[in-house]
Amino acid sequence: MRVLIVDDEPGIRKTTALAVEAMGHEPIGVSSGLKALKEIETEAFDACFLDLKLGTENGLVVLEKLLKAQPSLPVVMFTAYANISTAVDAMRRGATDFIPKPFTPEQIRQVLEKIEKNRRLEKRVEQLESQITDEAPAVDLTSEEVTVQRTLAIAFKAAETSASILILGPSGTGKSVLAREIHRRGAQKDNAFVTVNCPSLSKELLESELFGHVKGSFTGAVADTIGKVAAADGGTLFLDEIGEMPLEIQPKLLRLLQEREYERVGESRTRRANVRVIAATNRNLAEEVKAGRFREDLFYRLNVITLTMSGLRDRPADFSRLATSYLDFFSKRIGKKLNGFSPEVDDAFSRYAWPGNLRELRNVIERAVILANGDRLGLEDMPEEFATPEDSRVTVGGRVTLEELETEHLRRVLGTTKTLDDAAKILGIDPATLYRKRQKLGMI
Ligand SMILES: Nc1ncnc2c1ncn2[C@@H]1O[C@H](COP(=O)(O)OP(=O)(O)OP(=O)(O)O)[C@@H](O)[C@H]1O
Repeated sequence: MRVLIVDDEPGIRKTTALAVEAMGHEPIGVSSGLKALKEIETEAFDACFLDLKLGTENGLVVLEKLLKAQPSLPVVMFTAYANISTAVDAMRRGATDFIPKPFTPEQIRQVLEKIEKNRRLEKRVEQLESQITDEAPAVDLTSEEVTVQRTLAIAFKAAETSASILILGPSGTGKSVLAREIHRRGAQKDNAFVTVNCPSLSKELLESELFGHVKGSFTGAVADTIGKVAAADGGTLFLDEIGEMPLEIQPKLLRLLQEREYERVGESRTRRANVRVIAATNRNLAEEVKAGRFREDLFYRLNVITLTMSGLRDRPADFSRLATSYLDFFSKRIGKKLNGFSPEVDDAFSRYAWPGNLRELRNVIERAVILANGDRLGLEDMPEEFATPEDSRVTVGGRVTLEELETEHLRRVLGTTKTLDDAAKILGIDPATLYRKRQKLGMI
């Protein structure tokens, strides 16, 4: 690591440089803030030791300038004992650590080791993140559908605030994807995004997963844990499937939202955390409230901004773009040259209900790309539910009821039009009638 040492006392520069060198790093010592800035402008450093009092210069001002030049630079402040409160102030302004003077080479070694360890972890996270982006299709947060456009616009606007957000919608419609994007666009984006999957744990374990516990508070609690609320402090806590959160835990979550306070399981000390909460569910929460399974006060607290994700069938105008983008992604990853879908697949896709929404579309296409032998995806590459035998198809003049015929016609028209308005025009009815028909025929 290249380590910058900024101190006006030659003795301190020398001892620090020796300790840095002994660890196999490269020290560069300078006596003033101005010289430090010159150095950093020419080449980046991996760590910096900076004296809080540099002759007439104020170390805090130098700190600010150094961090402006290289925001990721870990800066350790040297400080006299009497100046500890200023050192704390320095940490608030972005310093990584401080060492009180006089110090030993061992202290320099420990602090550098910590910085090195962090660097390794950051690199690893970067590496994993780039692997994840390589392995998942690109997230597409655009839409040709007015309803979806409206939802996304509200989501992006709300992202800039710290308001709680509730995301509703059927499974696989992209609620978690949207929650992550809201975090990414918010002021807390540099802090953690922490997911808690409410139904995956028992009541006791969920409480400890959220708020942490102290050793011995229940069987199996072998060590203290801080909990996900603390892990998300300053960032976003994403509560997936909140509709399944046990009633007993709900008041504790409400208190966290209202007072920002909570206690670890088995401890009476009150702790504070500042988290932005995004919750998602595929249940009808208002119904859950009516049924007494969800607290009304918590519902209203979470319900400040509600976003409803549309099912894939309600996004006919986006279907082809999404399908093609999945096809491109998986054919590249699997290494096959495939161009498009056969007309039979287009037809089967437009008739299918897609209960698993975007997740199902993605999985169906991934599987088909793996199985494909030809130069495009055919019905033979699709799961059974897409292979409708010829004679059971709903065709004009076939042995089908008027209702079946009407449903089929609506499906096909919706599958080939960009918006519901376009579909209504072709069908010769107004959009409200189209909506009611779809509802009556169980299409939404
Ligand atoms: N905007 C998008 N662009 C591309 N793919 C998407 C998008 N949204 C969702 N997907 C795909 O759908 C999958 C499911 O999304 P996600 O997990 O966010 O859905 P969900 O609504 O949270 O589901 P569940 O209710 O089952 O938890 C994702 O892994 C991704 O492959």
